[in-house]
Amino acid sequence: TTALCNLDSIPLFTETSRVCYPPVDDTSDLLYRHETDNSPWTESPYCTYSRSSGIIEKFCIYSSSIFNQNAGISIIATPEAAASLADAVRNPLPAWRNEDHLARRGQLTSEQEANLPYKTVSMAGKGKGVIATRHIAQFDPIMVSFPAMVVDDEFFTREQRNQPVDSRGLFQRALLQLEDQERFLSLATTGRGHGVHIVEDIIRTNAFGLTVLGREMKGLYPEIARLNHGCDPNAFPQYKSRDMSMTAVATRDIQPGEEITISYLPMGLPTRHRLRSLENWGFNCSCTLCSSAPEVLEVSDRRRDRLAHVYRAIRQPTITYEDLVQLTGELLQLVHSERLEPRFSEYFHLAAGLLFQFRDYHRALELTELSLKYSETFSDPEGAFCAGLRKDITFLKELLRDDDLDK
Ligand SMILES: C[S@@+](CC[C@H](N)C(=O)[O-])C[C@H]1O[C@@H](n2cnc3c(N)ncnc32)[C@H](O)[C@@H]1O
Repeated sequence: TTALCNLDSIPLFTETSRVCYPPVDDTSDLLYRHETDNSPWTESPYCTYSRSSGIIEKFCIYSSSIFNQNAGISIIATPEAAASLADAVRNPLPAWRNEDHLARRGQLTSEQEANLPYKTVSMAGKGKGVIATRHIAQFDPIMVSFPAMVVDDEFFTREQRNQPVDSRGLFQRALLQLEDQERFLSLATTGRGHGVHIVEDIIRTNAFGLTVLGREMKGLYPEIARLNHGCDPNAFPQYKSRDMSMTAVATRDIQPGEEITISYLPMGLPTRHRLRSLENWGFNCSCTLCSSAPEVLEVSDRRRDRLAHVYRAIRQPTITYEDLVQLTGELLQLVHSERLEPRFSEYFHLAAGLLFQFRDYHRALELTELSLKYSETFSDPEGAFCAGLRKDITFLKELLRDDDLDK
């Protein structure tokens, strides 16, 4: 019994190799399960109910102790969301560079260890951090990490929650069911006061937001979590739904000894917004950009404000073709000067769609191809967005060919 795939991403050529799992919970009849055990979970799901916006929903803890070379994983999610992650839990792709936690356990040869392009070190005023040990080229993957925990946002402390669920109990159980607890517990905390469970503190300080079956979740990737924040970062985290991996990809060339950083905030915010948003992590921003000379900051802020303006302007329904071409050129330049391709390349596709409406298929194709280049490097290459871009490219190429034949 293979269930219909119910995944966020659109599997392309790889579709046939995917097995999809039906949702299981604490009451599932074994007969209806995919297999006669809880596979890929190594513990029986432990379930609870939560009332959110008047709807009562079931959430369970799903754990696999063998995931990621026995580092383990615990997931707190609805049975449907967990089922959509099950294939990734069963078959993570070869962790060709996921060697950091193995190094810590003495499972790497010294040659393998010497081959890592980075090392984790103590850094003044920042706790730990990661520095490059050799030259890393732009667009190269730096490190790959698999999650130790994935938790539905429903379980985090919120003000004004009428009926709090027993998040603490669930967090505790999720932790205890984790094979390598030290990998999790050694991470940075922010100390959020009484009542906040250590698991919640660690997740809030270190995790990434993920969307699984339309639900907002947090994914904790212990190796990537050692990367400190930079406002002009040299790396970007790329999530792949196929195996739930997070890869830090170099956004530019990185020199040996340079710290590897990612942005904790959406890239492209001007200084005033950055400083406010960073308060959540409880540190003063001392990154290269924030500590630049006022003139440098001003130029960067002006470009970022202008980028927001251009983005709004190209979406005005009354825009003329000439203005659209001019503003699209400016958009590309601004994104490039501020090195914001990882986040803003999807806007290239937006501009492409508008140019398409003016029947400028050549420019539309150019921009869609550019958008795909960056999206494949920095977002999920098997995700719905990249799949849509590829379809658009094929379509535009056919249109242009037909146009040529007509001439
Ligand atoms: C995801 S962790 C990064 C790794 C962390 N430094 C560690 O020792 O594990 C986030 C925490 O690191 C520290 N941090 C990250 N970026 C920083 C920065 N640019 N300056 C100072 N502290 C920073 C803050 O304490 C923050 O709460």
